[in-house]
Amino acid sequence: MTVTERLLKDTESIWAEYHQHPFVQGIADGTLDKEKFKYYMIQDYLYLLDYTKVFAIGVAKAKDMEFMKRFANSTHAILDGEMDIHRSYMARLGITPEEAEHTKQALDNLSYTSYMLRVAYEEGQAEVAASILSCALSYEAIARQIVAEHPEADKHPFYGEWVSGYVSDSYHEENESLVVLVDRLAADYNEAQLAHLSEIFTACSRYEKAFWDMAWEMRK
Ligand SMILES: Cc1ncc(C[n+]2csc(CCO)c2C)c(N)n1
Repeated sequence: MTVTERLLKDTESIWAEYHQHPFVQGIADGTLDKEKFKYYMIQDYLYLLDYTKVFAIGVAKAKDMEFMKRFANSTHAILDGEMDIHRSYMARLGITPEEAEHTKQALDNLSYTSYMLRVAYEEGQAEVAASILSCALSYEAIARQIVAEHPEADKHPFYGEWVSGYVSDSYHEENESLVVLVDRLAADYNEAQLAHLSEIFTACSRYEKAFWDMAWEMRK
């Protein structure tokens, strides 16, 4: 079993909950209340700004050129790639970037990003990579399951863009390279170090679930 396979196995039951989540189901069948989606988009925009900083700290801590390049490229890919989806939805929903940046981060969001930033400041390369892995992989898994169960979901006039962004080949390739990186960085880890990686990956997987709950309830 590879390191990533173990991390995924340890969090199977948490990941199963993503697919059942009413927010995810609402995107899948196109019935999600747009007010909830608008709330989510603003919170996710704020999340991504902090998430980009996690990569930037990763760059500063890199001991390895490949890791440094991968993380440096990701900062750009998030700010100008993933966030394009957000800017496009925000324009359609009439939200300006200034308005989003002046919104307060909800507590679940703040806790999640604060946790990742702590891992980034305190720990090593493999741990930083593990902290972002569940975020990156879970969205691909969610979007792929949506399309498997609702083959027209990526063509929905409103939610289709969200779905198609996360089932794209380029996103899959980026995730594959992250998996290879985590597996390589932790290749000679002992059981205690692997258990710690799993702890980080599990915490982030739980935070992902909390993020969906937060969006569904539009928590402050
Ligand atoms: C709460 C939350 N979790 C995960 C993602 C997904 N995501 C964030 S950055 C990125 C691309 C590079 O890893 C992806 C797929 C999100 N948007 N919001």
